[in-house]
Amino acid sequence: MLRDYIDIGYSPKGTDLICEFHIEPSAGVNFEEAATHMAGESSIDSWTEIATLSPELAEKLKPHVFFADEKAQTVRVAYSEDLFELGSVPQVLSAVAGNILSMKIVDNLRLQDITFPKSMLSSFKGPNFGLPGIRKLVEVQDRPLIGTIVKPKVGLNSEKHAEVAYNSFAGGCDLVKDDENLTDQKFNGFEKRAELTLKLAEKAESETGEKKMYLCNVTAPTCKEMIRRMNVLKDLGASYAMIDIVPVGWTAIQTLREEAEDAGLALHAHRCMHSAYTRNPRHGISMLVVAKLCRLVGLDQLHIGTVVGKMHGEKHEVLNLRDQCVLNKVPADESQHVLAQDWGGLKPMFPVASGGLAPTMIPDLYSIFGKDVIMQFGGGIHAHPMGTAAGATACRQALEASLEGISLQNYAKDHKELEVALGKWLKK
Ligand SMILES: O=C(O)[C@H](O)COP(=O)(O)O
Ligand SMILES: [Mg+2]
Repeated sequence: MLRDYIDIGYSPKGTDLICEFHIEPSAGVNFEEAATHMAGESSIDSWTEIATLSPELAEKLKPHVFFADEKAQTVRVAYSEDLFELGSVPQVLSAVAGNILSMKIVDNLRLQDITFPKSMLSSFKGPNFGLPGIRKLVEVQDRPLIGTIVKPKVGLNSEKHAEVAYNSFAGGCDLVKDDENLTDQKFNGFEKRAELTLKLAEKAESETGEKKMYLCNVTAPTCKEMIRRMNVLKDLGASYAMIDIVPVGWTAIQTLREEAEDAGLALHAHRCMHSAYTRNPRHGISMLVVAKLCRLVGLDQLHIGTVVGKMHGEKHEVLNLRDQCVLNKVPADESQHVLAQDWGGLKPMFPVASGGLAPTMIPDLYSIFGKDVIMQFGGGIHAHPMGTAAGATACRQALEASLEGISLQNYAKDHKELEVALGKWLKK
């Protein structure tokens, strides 16, 4: 039998890393046994008594299952910080979200949240720009930012891509990003797209008097190539790079965080593929953990869901993610499986709401998120009956109305683009 890691009532040290798990033992396995195996396998032990684990070593490094609620199928484990390599997300995940997710002894196991101790927090840089730095970059302090995604997702050549971006900027978008699956395809190569689009972003800036940011996707087969692409952006005078964080992986993200600082680029994190492990509420890793790791490593803005759009994500879940992005001290919330986290001054990330949004949803988005959110509209801009620029203008008009507390219907009376958007998207 494994050593006994059940240690109810242990009060975690300030230097412990704490995890909360949802755990469902498989048939015939009792709750404490499953918790013990999970705690052992995520730290120092194996499936059976190992002679090479001395009592002294076990005493020094053993995990403590200090909370176990069988009815709630919830356990909390405190791990000595000595079990972890400082500054390494891959190593933390290999420990507390590695083998244990595959063990037969559980039917389901989900890493709900991690609280990082100050000593580990300080081994990560956190966001370089963060929410305040992005606001300074875009020179917008008092409202949500409006962004779009060039559509169709892929297929346009670089000239057409740049033209759609220009029309989005000219119509009122602050940010224009590539779609997650646009990288360096034959029909729209990375270099040419970046060069043409950044040139037209500059043109839109001079015409509108507003800062216009192009978020070019640097996702690539190797870190070396992603770094090269970031340096291409830097040389072209870009302010941002976009990364598909789940497909590229945590080592790549940590590498790019280093490079981005040298290149002076803000990092936009697209979370496509996260649902492969976050969507099942009974198994995998929560999006809360993913968001915390993104802030720890230092991405500047992160997609967190919309509540009202096409992607799944209940309001309380999305707001928990928002809090994790922006608060310095996150309070514990047992009912939501949220552990307390003091971020120790690590800069906040800019939350991004994107996916299935139309201009008509802006009043709801504003009431849900307030001003500290980037609202992104793909189809909601490029499907506007009067065209892309009008779609972007309709979004700015809907935002102006929301900020002034005027109904969209009233504001539309003397704002044509919004009036047409209401005709197309307001639920009858
Ligand atoms: O990358 C994204 O955020 C989505 O592609 C948004 O596109 P949509 O607004 O058309 O859903
Ligand atoms: Mg997309």
